[in-house]
Amino acid sequence: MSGTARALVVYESMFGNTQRIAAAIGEGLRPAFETEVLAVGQTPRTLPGDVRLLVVGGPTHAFGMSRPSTRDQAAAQGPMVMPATTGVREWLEMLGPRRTETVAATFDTRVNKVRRLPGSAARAAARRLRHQEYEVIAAPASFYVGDMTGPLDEGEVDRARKWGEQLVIAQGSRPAGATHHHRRGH
Ligand SMILES: Cc1cc2nc3c(=O)[nH]c(=O)nc-3n(C[C@H](O)[C@H](O)[C@H](O)COP(=O)(O)O)c2cc1C
Repeated sequence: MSGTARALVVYESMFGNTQRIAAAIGEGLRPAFETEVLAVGQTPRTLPGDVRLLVVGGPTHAFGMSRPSTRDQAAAQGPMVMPATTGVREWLEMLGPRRTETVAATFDTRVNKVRRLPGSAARAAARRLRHQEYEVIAAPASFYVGDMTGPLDEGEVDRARKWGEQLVIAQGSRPAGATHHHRRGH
């Protein structure tokens, strides 16, 4: 049934850690979805209508999604894997209210030493997506790094792939065509 269904993983990453997690989530999705993993700056301006699952993730900066100022602070730390010009916050703003039959899930990376602290970019992104009328089908997921520039904790890449596999199950166990019925005729 989901033979041609598409999934899109959109990620932001300064030092490459979130990029690796995004790639691993993509691997977990690939058996079930035609999957693309794209950096925020490379994403089409509008979401293609046949994207069934949108997965969005970025680094946790100052307890939430990055801002221009926090990305500049990151850039001052060392080489970056993508330009600091845009992030998940700006991308979601550009995306606007849901116009497609797409459900969503969010993830982030955070520092393991402060894992007791509440701030999570994934949680903030999920909240934003719900405001934009997206159904968020899984609890926001955090993956941990040892320090600001990494590395990822042992086992996190594996856990990310498995989280992707779980998203397939979560998406598949929703009532058939559940989102379809709302916005047909569009
Ligand atoms: C300006 C700035 C603020 C940060 N604030 C937080 C924070 O509030 N909580 C946290 O757990 N990690 C924080 N971090 C660490 C980032 O989460 C970490 O750099 C990120 O997970 C690395 O992913 P990346 O390589 O994809 O950029 C911060 C990093 C930067 C650069």
